[in-house]
Amino acid sequence: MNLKEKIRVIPDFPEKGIRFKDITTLLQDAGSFHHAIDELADYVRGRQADVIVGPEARGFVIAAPLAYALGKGFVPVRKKGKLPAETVSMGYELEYGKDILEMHKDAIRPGQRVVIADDLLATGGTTLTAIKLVEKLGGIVVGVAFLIELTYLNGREKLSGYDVLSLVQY
Ligand SMILES: O=P(O)(O)OC[C@H]1O[C@H](OP(=O)(O)OP(=O)(O)O)[C@H](O)[C@@H]1O
Ligand SMILES: Nc1ncnc2[nH]cnc12
Repeated sequence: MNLKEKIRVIPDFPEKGIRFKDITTLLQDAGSFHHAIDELADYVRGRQADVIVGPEARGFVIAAPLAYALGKGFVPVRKKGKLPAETVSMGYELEYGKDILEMHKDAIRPGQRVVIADDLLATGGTTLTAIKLVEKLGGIVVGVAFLIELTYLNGREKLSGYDVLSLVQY
């Protein structure tokens, strides 16, 4: 199945010069969505993860069904001010703009094996921040899984030392 042909590329969104990879066209196609989650699930099984962590918002669309398919728990990473209980937080930069990410302090138990899943790897800023938050809580990041990787932004270099999988590359 060709997942790439289901992803729509929108030029100059959200700002000039960015070629935005729109996954809504893939998600609305039941077979492609199912196939993508199944492929990612095969990878995560091999990493023997206890829990799947996903960053807001598009990461939820990948990480939550992945966790469900594997019978594992799902833990959200959210932008500042959205999580109600006590959090750990960290600032980061991405392809366009910057923000602060947070996780609940009690979301990960020390020693738990964690896979971080997201729709897209660009600069790697989001994922590296999520990794640092998980590690702050004592989790062990055993893998990171993406639907899409923008290889021209070298995010994989930022994640050196971690096991990285992507299903579609640009
Ligand atoms: O590798 P990076 O340079 O960090 O970029 C990748 C991140 O950017 C996008 O999320 P975004 O922050 O745009 O938020 P959204 O999912 O809420 O649209 C995407 O879903 C990744 O999480
Ligand atoms: N080019 C891009 N397309 C879609 N999501 C992104 N997040 C960061 N860069 C992106």
